[in-house]
Amino acid sequence: MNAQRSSSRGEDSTRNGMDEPGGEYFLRGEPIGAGFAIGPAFVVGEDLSLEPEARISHLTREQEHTRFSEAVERSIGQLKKLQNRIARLPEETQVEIGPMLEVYQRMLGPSRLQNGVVSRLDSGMTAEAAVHEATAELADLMLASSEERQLAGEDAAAAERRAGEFREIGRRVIRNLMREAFLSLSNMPDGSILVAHTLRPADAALIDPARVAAVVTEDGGATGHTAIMLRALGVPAVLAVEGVFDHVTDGTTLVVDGYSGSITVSPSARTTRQARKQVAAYAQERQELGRMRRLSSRMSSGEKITLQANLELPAELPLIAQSGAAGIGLLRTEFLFINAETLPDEATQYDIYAAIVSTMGSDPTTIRVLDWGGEKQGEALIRAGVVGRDSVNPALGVRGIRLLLEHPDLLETQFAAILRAAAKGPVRVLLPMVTVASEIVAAREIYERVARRLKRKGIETGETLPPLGVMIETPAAALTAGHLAQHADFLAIGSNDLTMYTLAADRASSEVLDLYNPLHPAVLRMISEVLSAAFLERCPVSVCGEIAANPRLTPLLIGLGCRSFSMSASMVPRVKQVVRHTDYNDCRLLARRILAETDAGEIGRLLDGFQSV
Ligand SMILES: C=C(OP(=O)(O)O)C(=O)O
Repeated sequence: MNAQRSSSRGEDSTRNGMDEPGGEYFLRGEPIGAGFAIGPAFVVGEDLSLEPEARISHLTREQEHTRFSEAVERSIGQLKKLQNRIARLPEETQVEIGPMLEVYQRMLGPSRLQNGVVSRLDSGMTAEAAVHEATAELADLMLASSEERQLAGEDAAAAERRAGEFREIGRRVIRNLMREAFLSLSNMPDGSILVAHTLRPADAALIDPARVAAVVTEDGGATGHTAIMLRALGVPAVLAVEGVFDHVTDGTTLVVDGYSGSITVSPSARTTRQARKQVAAYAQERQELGRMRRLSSRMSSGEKITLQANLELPAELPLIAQSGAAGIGLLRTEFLFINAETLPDEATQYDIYAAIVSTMGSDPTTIRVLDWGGEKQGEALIRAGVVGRDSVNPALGVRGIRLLLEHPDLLETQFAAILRAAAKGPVRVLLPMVTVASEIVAAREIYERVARRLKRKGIETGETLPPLGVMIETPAAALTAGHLAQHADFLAIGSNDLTMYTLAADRASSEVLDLYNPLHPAVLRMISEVLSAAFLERCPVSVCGEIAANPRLTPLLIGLGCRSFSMSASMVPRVKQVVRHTDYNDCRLLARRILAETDAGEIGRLLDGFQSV
């Protein structure tokens, strides 16, 4: 049923090389995590260089300004056309690509990018050079600030993506300035595998998945926008394939495995037969995912599982609405503070929360109050004197609820904004980094005081006080979850931090990446404790860390007692698919076996061996 395989780049020792004399040839690259395909290669030549030839313009400044404005207009027109095209594609594709196209259009409006270009044009530069420099500068800034803040994992990937967005929009405008055509696939035979040095996101968005069987590129990476687009389109792809042009010419038959990153060049008859079966399984899987949104998230044995979405940026909102998620299980409010010059006031926060809550309609929005500290750093709080610049060990210092209780004015402002937004629809409030019940008691006191104040002033809030819950993300909280549940209205397991604190392995450090493993028996026992304690206390509980988004772990978490998950919106259909094909008793048995294991490797093997019905 599930076409996904566990092998990934690096696990396979047969890197690019010949299998048997005269036989097929293997290449490897970065898999985008989806799809199988077989077909003839369609090789496109060298990528056009978009480096501007001239820096100093021989035109007047006004003429360069006009050229730039026209290129921007053309770019916006193209992006709008793409949006219309995408509106005809399956919903899960729109969900991935739509917000990205909106981001590009916003960048072309009044923005730092536009200011950067305009000031360069004023200094006498050509429009091409001005766009090239301004976008490169913003992309570099993005990466430098990610490095400076020592971002890792998803945060670093987000910074890289954002840098890629700047470069991509720059290339589009430059292409329009130079009047260079975008990649043309009009003479590509249906069912071919596109082999290119590079594929820009703009080109990727033009790919018709009904015609292009797969994509192989020499450049690129699995977290870039091109990869996101191809994944959303359901086009199997392997990127960053070294030496692809040494072995592949037009018409060479290729088997592309977008899960493992392997490419078989000139496959044998046996490999071809196997590949055809995998291609058929993948096509069936895609069809099912497309239908998922409208289907219920009930297990094959009848149990209802709640699947909600995490939200980090308001721009993701359309994605949530289209993913079939039953509300927002975790709204991280750090985005309001991270790049802000000053602390956001109540009105600013209210506007954003109210807009989100209204969009979610009758589905609940779970708003987590500011979880500052650890790897989440930024200038606004430093400038406001809330946090210092240096802390010896920030992950163990004054962060999360500790910081908010030290600065109750911050908490009061945020509570007031949230309570007012609760007039627009169902809301829940989450406290981060709780380790002792007294923190919940203190926060609740402030919460109720703010609610009373708003009421006294006749300010509209929800009819009832929204539930106040706590994140379970430290071993202290996990092991005393039953006690915390007596003070909280619900619990949310933050497995990202819980893994970090349980294993004493920084989630933001690549040096201890091997140790940071949520499948470590200690982490799983913590999670199991929390789920059991919540059950005994009849306290609602969900899992909202990254493990909730991993379909491989869904049966285990259900078996441990989890009935509510919150994850990146794009993963909701895939997790739902697993839920629908899984039997509750099988999950219980799996969880029991796994809890008896002491080795994370063996736990991984048990998960891989789990059979959906
Ligand atoms: C959801 C979590 O919180 P954060 O925002 O720190 O990832 C977690 O720790 O699992």
